[in-house]
Amino acid sequence: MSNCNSCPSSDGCSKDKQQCMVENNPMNNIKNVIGVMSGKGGVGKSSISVMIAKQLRESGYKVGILDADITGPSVPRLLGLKDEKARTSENCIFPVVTKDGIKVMSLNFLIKDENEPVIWRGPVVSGAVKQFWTDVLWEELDYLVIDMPPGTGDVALTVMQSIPINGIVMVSVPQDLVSMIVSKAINMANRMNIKVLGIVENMSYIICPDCDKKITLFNGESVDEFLRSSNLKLLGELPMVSSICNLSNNSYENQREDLDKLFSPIVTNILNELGQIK
Ligand SMILES: Nc1ncnc2c1ncn2[C@@H]1O[C@H](COP(=O)(O)OP(=O)(O)OP(=O)(O)O)[C@@H](O)[C@H]1O
Repeated sequence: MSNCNSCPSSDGCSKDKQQCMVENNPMNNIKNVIGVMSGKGGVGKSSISVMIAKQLRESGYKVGILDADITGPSVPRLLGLKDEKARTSENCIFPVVTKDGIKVMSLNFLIKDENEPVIWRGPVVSGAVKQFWTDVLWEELDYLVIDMPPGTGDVALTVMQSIPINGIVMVSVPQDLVSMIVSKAINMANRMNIKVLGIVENMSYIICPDCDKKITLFNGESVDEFLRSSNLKLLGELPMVSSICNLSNNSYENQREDLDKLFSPIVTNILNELGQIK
């Protein structure tokens, strides 16, 4: 159970030691945990988790991705690992490693057929997420990126209670920013004493292929107002583009330059908010 010495959030943590439900694995040394969360599904959380991990890896960090979206895991496909299986031993589960050295754990690596639905009740799903933290041999990582389940349900709560997250990146589409969907997720993180590093506004605009004009589809004023009133930073805005849409077709290498341009400022902002760029 809780061991402050090996907890990446121990610096500045205000949790009561006795009530802290974080479990740690002494075999792992994970320095920073970044949760990627959204108020609802389908807004680009997994794509953005994968791109944050890729950018961090390109900067030379040791990186892992924990796919906590147990019932709808899309990380393996996005990383071109859909046919991979994880090895296990008596004491631990070995993550699958990408060609560029990112350690990945997803339920799809442990089931026979990725097309079979995971028909599990909440506590079993939550148990699987906890195991991905305690039983997977991550060893030493600078950053573990967690692709959280969408919304504010049972499993999101388990992730927040049992994994020492340093900060959360909130992903949203512009319309949701002015509804209560994102506020609910932000309030949940606040109640759990986890810092929201900021918001990535995905599918924020499109670029005209003829004149390169940026076309926003949603009235931006209300988004600005939301950010002001919730005192949150905009980590970046992402357009609706084919380079992100085609990530799962193994097209990362061909579109690397475009993707780097979009995601590198976002990752710099995340590191800034984590206090890791002075
Ligand atoms: N900026 C973008 N431009 C174009 N397509 C995008 C963009 N962001 C995400 N998509 C596409 O939208 C779909 C949903 O993205 P993704 O799986 O990353 O979302 P998610 O929030 O993780 O969904 P879920 O909650 O179902 O896991 C995918 O087909 C993805 O390729």
